[in-house]
Amino acid sequence: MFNGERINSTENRSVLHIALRAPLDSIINNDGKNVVPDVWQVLNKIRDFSESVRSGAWIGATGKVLKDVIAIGIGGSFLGPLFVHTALQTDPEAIEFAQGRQLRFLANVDPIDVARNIAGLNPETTLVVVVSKTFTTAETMLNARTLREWITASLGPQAVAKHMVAVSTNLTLVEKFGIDPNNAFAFWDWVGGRYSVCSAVGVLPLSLQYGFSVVEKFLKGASSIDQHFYSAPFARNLPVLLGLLSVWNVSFLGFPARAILPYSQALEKFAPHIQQVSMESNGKGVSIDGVPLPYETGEIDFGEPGTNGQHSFYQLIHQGRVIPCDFIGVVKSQQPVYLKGEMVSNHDELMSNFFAQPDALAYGKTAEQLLKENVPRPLIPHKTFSGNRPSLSLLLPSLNAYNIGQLLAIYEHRIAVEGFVWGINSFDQWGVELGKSLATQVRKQLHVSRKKGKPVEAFNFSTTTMLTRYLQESADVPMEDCTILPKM
Ligand SMILES: O=P(O)(O)OC[C@H]1O[C@H](O)[C@H](O)[C@@H](O)[C@@H]1O
Repeated sequence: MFNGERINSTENRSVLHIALRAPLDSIINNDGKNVVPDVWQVLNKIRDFSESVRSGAWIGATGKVLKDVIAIGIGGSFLGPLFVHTALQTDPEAIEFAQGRQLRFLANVDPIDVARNIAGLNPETTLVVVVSKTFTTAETMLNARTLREWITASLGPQAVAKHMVAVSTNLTLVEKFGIDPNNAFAFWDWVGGRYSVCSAVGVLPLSLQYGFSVVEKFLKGASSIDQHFYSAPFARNLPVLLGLLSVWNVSFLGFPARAILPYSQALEKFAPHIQQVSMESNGKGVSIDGVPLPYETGEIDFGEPGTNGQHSFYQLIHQGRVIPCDFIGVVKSQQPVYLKGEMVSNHDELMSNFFAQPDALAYGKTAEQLLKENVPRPLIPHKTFSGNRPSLSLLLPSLNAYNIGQLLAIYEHRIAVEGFVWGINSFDQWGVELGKSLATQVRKQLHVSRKKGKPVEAFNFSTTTMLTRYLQESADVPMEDCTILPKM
C-alpha cells in the first residue's frame, strides 16, 4: 500500500489515502511520480478558498456572505465528513471557529432530505458543495440538479458560479454540469470513496465550517497513525493488533458481527462511517484472485453511543448472541458538567458504564453467585450471564481534531489489515453494481408507464405486481411538466 503498488487489482489502482495526510516533504509515489505535491496544491487551494468564504471576501450573487454550506454527496462522499463534523461540533476549539456558520449534509435522494436541508436556509447566503468521486452517482447528481434549481429559481442562472462548487476526480463532468472548473477541488482515483475523508471530500466542507487550521490538525492525527502503522513492530502496532483480533473473532471463533460502541455522543456518526469502510471493504465472497473463499470474511458492523445502546440492544449482547464489542472511551470530555452534591461528574457517570460493560461481558455472573444473593431458583437461568464474551477497549486522551484523525486512521488500517489477512481486495466494491443497474431499469419503466401509460414488463412476478400497484395508487399524484420544490 505505502509503495503505491496497484493492490486494488480489479480496478488496477493504487491505494494511497495515506498520501492525503502526508507532510509536504514526504515522498509517496504512484506510477513513479510523487503525489504529495499534488495533494498539497489542492489543500492550499482549499485553505485559500475556505478563508475567502469565511472572511466574506467571496460573496454570493446578491453581495451577501455565504455562512451556510450544504454538502451534497452519498456513501464515501458523505459518511466520513459527517462523522468528523459531528465529532468537532462540540469541540471547544472547533466551536470558536464555527461561530455563525452551519454545515449540513444532503445524501439521500429522498426529496424529504432535500426539504430538511433547505429548511430555514436562504439561497443568498448558502454555498452548495457537490461531492462525488465519479460525478455520476444518480442520487448525488439529482440532488445537485435540485439544489441548482433552488438557487437559480431565486437568484438566476448566473448565481451558480458563486453558490456552487464541486469536489471530484472527474473535472470534465463537473464542468459539463455548469460548475466553473476553477471552483472544483480535485482528488485522484488512487483514493477509494470510503477512504476519502482526508481528501477535498472532507477537507473542503470541514474547512468551510471550522477553518483549515482545525482540519489540518485532523490530517496530522491521521498521519501520525499512518507512520505508526508503517513502522511499529507488529506486537505494538495498533491497527495490526486490532485487525488480527477481528480476524480471530470472525474466522476462528465464528462471530459474524462487531458492535462499535463509543462512550461519547460526539462519536455518534462513527459507527455509520465505519460500517461503510468495513462492510464495503471486506464484504467479499472471493479472494483477490477470484477464487471463492472457504471461510467467511467481513463483519456485520453496527453501533450506537453508550449509554444509549445499553438501553436498547445490549440485552442480546449480554445473554443472546456473542457479538465482539469495541468500547471507545475518552478521558476528558469535550463538554464537562459537574453538579454540586452529585457523587461523580456527568462524564464520570458515563465512564462508569464504559468500564463496567466489558467486565460484565468477560466475567458474567454464575448461578452460584445468584444463589448467594438469594435469587429464587426459577429465575436463576434468566439472570445468569455466561461471560467469556470478547470485547476490546480504546481509551482516547481527549476528543479534538487530532485524536479524531487518529481514531479514523486506526480503523481504516485495521480494516485493511483484516482484508490482507483474509486475502481479499478490500478496495473494490463490485457488489453495489447490480442494484444500481436494476434501479436504472425501474427508472425507465416508471418513466414510460407514467408518460405513455405502458404496462410494467420484464420484471419478475413480485416486482411487477408491486410496481403496478405503486403506479396505480400514485396515479393521482401531480406529475406536471413543471418544477416543484419542497414547501417546508
Ligand atoms: O463519490 P461518488 O462517486 O458519488 O460515490 C458515492 C458512493 O457510490 C457507491 O455507492 C460506492 O459503492 C461508494 O463507495 C461510493 O462512496
